[in-house]
Amino acid sequence: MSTSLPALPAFRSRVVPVVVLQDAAHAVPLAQALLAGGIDVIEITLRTPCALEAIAAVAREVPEMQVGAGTLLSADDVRRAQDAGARFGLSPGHSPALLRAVAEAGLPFVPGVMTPGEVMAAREAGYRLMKLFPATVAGGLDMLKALASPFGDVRFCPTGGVSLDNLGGFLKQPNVALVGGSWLAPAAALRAGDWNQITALARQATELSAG
Ligand SMILES: O=C(O)C(=O)C[C@H](O)[C@H](O)COP(=O)(O)O
Repeated sequence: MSTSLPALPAFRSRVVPVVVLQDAAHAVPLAQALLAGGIDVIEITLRTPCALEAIAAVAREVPEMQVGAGTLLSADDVRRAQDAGARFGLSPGHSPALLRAVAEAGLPFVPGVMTPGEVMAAREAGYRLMKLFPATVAGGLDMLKALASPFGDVRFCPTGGVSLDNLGGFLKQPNVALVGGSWLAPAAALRAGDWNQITALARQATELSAG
């Protein structure tokens, strides 16, 4: 198992909104608001009871949005996310059981890492794109630069502590493919149904990542 893992779906955005939804009815307007701001990928975390329903709604009703399931912690999570229609999965970490489940499911996947040993284990399983989590706690840009030397063929999606203030620096780092963050879908905006605010945040991130 090395380069035969299924590829992530194609998307344009280099910024992946990490969202925690309390109401499945928010999923479709949120996905549309992000798309209107130029973001065509979303990570819906399996941290709330409505997450699977939310993933299914986006997969069904907003096909141009590449919907991923986040916070996959167990084999069961992998199966349920895939059944709901997730096109890929992400996790804050990885374990042998999780990697086995993902391989069996044939689900494109981004494992989480925080140490060189974890990078090596994910690399041995064939992965070349990994979520660095929690990115700023792990050392941020300094950690990414340090990891670049021994792991020249690995690209990262730093997540955890990424914001508009440090986004540009992360995206300029050569071994950073994508960044993830929750700032694009604030809980208060979701509660209030303020989709315009979410489009504005998405547009701001899209512009920053282009420049
Ligand atoms: O749940 C997961 O799968 C995770 O990897 C954790 C999230 O990505 C971070 O909690 C987002 O961090 P902030 O952008 O700093 O809020």
